[in-house]
Formats: sequence, structure tokens, C-alpha cells
Amino acid sequence: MNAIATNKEMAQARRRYLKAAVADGGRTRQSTALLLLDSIAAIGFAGGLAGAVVALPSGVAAMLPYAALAALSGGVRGLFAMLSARMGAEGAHQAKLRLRHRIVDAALHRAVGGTGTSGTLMSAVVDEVDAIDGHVARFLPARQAAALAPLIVLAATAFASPVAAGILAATLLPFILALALAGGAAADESRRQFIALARLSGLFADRLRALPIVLAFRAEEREAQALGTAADELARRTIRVLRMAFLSSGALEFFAALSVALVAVYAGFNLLGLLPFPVPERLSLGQAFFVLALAPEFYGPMRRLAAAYHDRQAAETAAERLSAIEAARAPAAPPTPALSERLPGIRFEHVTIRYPGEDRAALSDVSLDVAPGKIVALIGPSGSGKSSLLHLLLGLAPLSGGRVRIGDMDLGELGSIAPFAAWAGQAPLIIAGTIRDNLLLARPDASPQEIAEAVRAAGLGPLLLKRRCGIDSPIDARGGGLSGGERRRIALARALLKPAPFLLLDEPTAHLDAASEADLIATITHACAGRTTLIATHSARLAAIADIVVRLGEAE
Ligand SMILES: Nc1ncnc2c1ncn2[C@@H]1O[C@H](COP(=O)(O)OP(=O)(O)OP(=O)(O)O)[C@@H](O)[C@H]1O
Repeated sequence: MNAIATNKEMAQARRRYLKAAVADGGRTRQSTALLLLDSIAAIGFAGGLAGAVVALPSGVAAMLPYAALAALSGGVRGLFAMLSARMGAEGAHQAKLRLRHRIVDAALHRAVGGTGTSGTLMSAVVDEVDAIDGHVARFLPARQAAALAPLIVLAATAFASPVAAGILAATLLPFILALALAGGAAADESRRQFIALARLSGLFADRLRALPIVLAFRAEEREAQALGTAADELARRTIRVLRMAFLSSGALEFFAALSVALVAVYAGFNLLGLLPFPVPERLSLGQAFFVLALAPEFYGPMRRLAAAYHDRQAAETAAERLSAIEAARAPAAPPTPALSERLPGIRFEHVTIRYPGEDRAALSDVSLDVAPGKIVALIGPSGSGKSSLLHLLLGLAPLSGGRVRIGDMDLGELGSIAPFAAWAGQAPLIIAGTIRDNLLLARPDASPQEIAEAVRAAGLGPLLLKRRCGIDSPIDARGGGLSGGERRRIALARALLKPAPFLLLDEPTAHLDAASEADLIATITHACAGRTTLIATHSARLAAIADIVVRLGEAE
């Protein structure tokens, strides 16, 4: 009972999320209005057809106005259908644009330690946002039209033959029952298929990014097998969904055809006066033709709704995953207040860092004072928490105990010192573009002279000399063609370019030979002047430039 309640609540939560996510203003309503106009044009078509048949014995001239009405209504129907599809598509495009923007924003501001690989996030932004397309473009207008259009058709039919209208209304109940049953049964299969699709595309995107590592570890076969299993799973789910779709559309077509057949039999027998029971009406040829031509239109809007039902299932499944990504968004940081001092220091008071889901603290009860303008080197064995301490300042690691003062402000008030810090991490971010684009990340308005100075100071000169286009040489997002040391130099050049009171460096001289290290140490010493600096390092030579050396790990 509880599980059922939970499932129901989850379904409601999914629908609420979807409703809020796709609220698109006027487009859906316009698309619905066009579908309703299509039903009115269908009445015109049926009237024209019936009139033409009745006028046939009186000659072509008498028939002509009715034939023209039927042709015009037919043409207008095509136009309405096209415009409705276009409006729906436009509404879906707008809704996807807004949602994609929100999901990218949430993915970029994930709470510290949030789950989800970049592959699954990418698949969410592309595939899962796309899954709401059919919901907005087809399902929503079809659902709104399905509530009104049959009533319009029913009223027009009742005008010509109340009994035929009664037959249509009576067959509605099993039709709706079949629709609900078929849709409900297909829902779970469709959800499972969509989850399998999301899993496969996330897996594929992740493995593609890690292709060099997969090849280096000769794991091609194992990874190909994992992808194969995910693809098989998707194929199995897809077959099940197709099976359900065939079954459900078969049931729907059966009821729709049955109702039209009943109206046809009634109209025919009534015309011939052969009905075995009394009815309160005697149909004319025109009335009989009119109700017959209109009967399929009664179910048309509901058929359209049934065809779009799977779009809704796909959208609801996607909504579940998209809402989870949005829920994992870190609470919006208040606007960063300005620092009250020009060159503040940093004080760590009994700081503990424990990552979410970890039993052990990465760093426990660390107290440390970095006076304004001083250099502190953090040394210690691998895993002792040097990077974590720097990440804490940047809002990338959680403060689980103690407090951090930035000048006379609390780190909590600032959220992160990122806006005031020049930072070069262990795995520098490289974007696809030129080397210049990568440097300008730190300061988009840097002048060519300032860039040249940072390039020289970071020792990037030899790298640029090797490249035909120098600083405008293209590099890919993985830093293809750059050595680890060169990537670090790019990160360091960025840190040098940014005029910030704090300088945070995480192993800036790793991977360098002794001569290059000595060069870079001179550059770093120069860059530290006038900034409060924290350097995590394993290098004794680099640590020697610090005013204070703090050993983390075993010394505590
Ligand atoms: N995002 C994270 N989630 C969970 N644990 C983490 C995370 N980042 C780091 N850790 C753990 O925190 C501890 C400290 O890691 P950290 O990277 O700060 O050490 P480090 O001293 O900088 O190491 P190295 O010298 O090798 O760079 C390690 O045990 C590490 O496994």
C-alpha cells in the first residue's frame, strides 16, 4: 500500500515538475485552438458532402456550392493541421530552450559531491530535454482538443440525428477505458525504455571521452561488452514498447471502427426503414450522409491523443531525471560581497573537511594563519588534504567543522573566494579554442602586451615557438598535443594574468625537470608579490620560497 502511495506521489511530482517546466504561454493554446477549428471545418466538410449527394439528382449546378464547401473545408483543414503542428513545434522549441538553460545551469552549479558523470549530464541536456518535445508539441494540444472537439462533433451530429449522437456517446465509454488501460500498461515499459536509452547514451559519451585511457589499459573488449549489454537492454525494452504500442493502437482502432460501423448500420437501416426496433426519427439521405461523414471525426481527436500518449510517457520519465539534476543544484549563493580589505589574510580555525558519503575526514581540525601578502606552502604526503584545503576556499569542498576567516569576513558569507583568487589547479581546465582563448579565460580584457608578459613569465615561450600559429594555435578540450607541464604553464599564465589578492597554486611545478622548475619558481615568486598565497606542493625547492611551511597529514 505504501509502495503504491509512493509511486503515486512520484508520478504526481513528475507531472507537477513537467507542468511547471513546460508552461509555454500562448503557443499550446494557439495550437489547441487550431485543432478545434479543424473539427469545425470537418463539420463543414461533412455538410458539403451530404449537400452535394442530396443535390446530385438536380444537376451539377445545384451540386456546385456544396462541392465547393466540401473542397474549401478540406483545404482549410489541411491548413489548420499544418499551422497547429507548427505552433506546437515552436512552443516545444521555446520550452526546450528554457529547460536546457535551467539544466545546464543546475549541472554547472551542482552541490559539492553531487552525483552524475559528465556523460549522464550531457545526455540529460541533449536527449532528456529533447524528450519533452512531443509532450509540448503534440500531447498538450491533443489533450486539450480531445476534451472539447468530440463535444463539438457530437452537438453537430445531434442536430442531424440525436440517435446517431446517442450511439457515438454510448461507444465512448469502452473507448476511454481502452485508452486508459493501454496507456497505463505502456507507461512502465516506456519509462524503462527511456531509462535504458539514457544509460546507453551516458555510457557512450563517458567512454568516448575516456577513449585514450580505455586504449591504454587495453580495456576495449570489456568496454565494448559493457556498451553491447546496454545496447541489448535498450533493444529489448524498445521491442516491448513497440509490442505495447501495437496492442494499444489495435484496441483503439477496434473501438473507433466499431462505433463508425454502428452509426453506418443505424443510418442505412433507418434510411431503408428496416430497423427492428422503433426510433423517434426518420433520417433523410442528407442527414444519413452527414452523420456518416462526421462519425470518424468524433474519435479523431482521441486517436490523436492516443498517438501522442507515448510522448507524454517519455516526457514524464525524462522529468524524473531532470528534476533530480535540478534538485541537486547547490543553493544559490548570495551576490558576492566586496572584500572589506584590499589585501586580506586567511585564517583557518579548527577546519575539518569531510566529503559527502565519506566516513573519513579528508582533513581534520586544521588551524592555520596566512597573514596578508604572505606565502604559505602546504606540504605532506599524497592524500593528506592539501588540494582539499584549496578547494574549500573555492567552494569545491565542504566545510564540515570549524571556520575560515577571509580578512574580517567569514568564508560562509562569501561562499567562495573564487572571484578574488587567481587559481592554477592540478588538472587545469583547457577549453577547445586557441591558446589565446585559454589565457583570456582569466581576464577577457587583457591587452596583447599583458598576455605576452604572462606567457613569458609562465615560460610558455618555447611552446609557442614550436607552433606554426603561435599563441593562436588551436588546441582541443582535452589539451591534445600539450604536455602535462605545458598545461600547467597555461594555468599559471592565467593565474598571472588575473589581478586578484589571493593566489592559490596546486602543485604548479609537478612534471617539470629541474631547470624548468627553477625557472618557474622564479616566476611564481614574482607572481606572489603583493598577494596572499597558498601553494600545495611536494617540491622542497618550491616550498623554500614560502614564509611559512605547513605540513599536513602525519605531522598533525
Ligand atoms: N571529491 C572528493 N570526494 C571524496 N573524497 C575526496 C574528494 N577529493 C579528495 N578526496 C579525498 O580526500 C583526501 C585528501 O585528498 P587531497 O586531494 O586533498 O589530497 P592531497 O594532499 O592534495 O593529495 P596529492 O598530493 O596526491 O594531490 C584523499 O583521501 C582523497 O581521496
